[in-house]
Amino acid sequence: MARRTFNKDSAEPWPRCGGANGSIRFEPEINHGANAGLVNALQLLQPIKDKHPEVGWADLIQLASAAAIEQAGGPVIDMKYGRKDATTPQCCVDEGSLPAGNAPFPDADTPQAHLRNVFYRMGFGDEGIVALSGAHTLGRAKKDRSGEGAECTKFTAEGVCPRGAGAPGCGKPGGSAWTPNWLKFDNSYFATVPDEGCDSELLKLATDKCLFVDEGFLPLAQKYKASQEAFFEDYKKAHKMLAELGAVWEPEGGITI
Ligand code: HEM
Repeated sequence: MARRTFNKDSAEPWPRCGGANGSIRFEPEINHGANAGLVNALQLLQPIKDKHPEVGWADLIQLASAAAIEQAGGPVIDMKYGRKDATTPQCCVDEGSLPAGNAPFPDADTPQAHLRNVFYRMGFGDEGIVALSGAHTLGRAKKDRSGEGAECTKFTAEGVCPRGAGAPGCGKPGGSAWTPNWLKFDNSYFATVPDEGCDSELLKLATDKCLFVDEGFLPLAQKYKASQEAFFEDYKKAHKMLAELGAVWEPEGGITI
């Protein structure tokens, strides 16, 4: 039977249940299409892991995610640590249960049905789906990874988008961003996605656009567009939940720092 990412209704024991167990560091999972480019993130984390071998991979990956959001001006997420690490490639899930951004979707005719299939399975509702989608306020899509977007845009050219704390440059240039200021975590994604007049070099996947079409998603997307505070509140909850799916804690209950 195929091993899928976390399923709230599955009785599979850890680590077969999937979730935040660090198995992404192993092949074949790191080479899955939906993980294209994430090897670069692992390479950035490796020296930290080498320096602090007592910190597990699952914790380190989740810590990096929450720290990056905070550094980029986003909310402080109520994290806890002590996740047990998957230890072998046999713990990897099979390819195919992460979301696709554009048709054809493997399991549905519409992007909204696809999003619900993927995220309801993990235990999220519409609120979690729309809030988590807002993470696309950060970052870019790259042609050589997902195949989405353009080689380079005016927002992602060399030196255009300043890093946090005023440091110059955008790291490696290229790709298409969802928002003009794509190193800042704010609610601008919810303004650009529904704006038909926004710059044509900004990216909108079918799964982004459907948030402003589907009648269950629309009120939430409008709420987050109107209030960054409301977005941050719901984002914090959804991110924490995503970061803890399937985790086994050592010590039991985890460690708060
Ligand atoms: C809702 C379903 C989702 C779809 C269809 C989706 C799709 C994508 C795609 C196609 C890319 C471009 C990857 C590349 O070319 O490098 C991407 C990037 C990204 N995604 Fe998602 N994603 C989804 C959910 C999420 C969630 C839940 C988060 C975090 C909470 C997230 C955070 C990001 C970030 C930060 C990037 C930028 C990566 C970079 O700059 O290298 N996405 N996503």
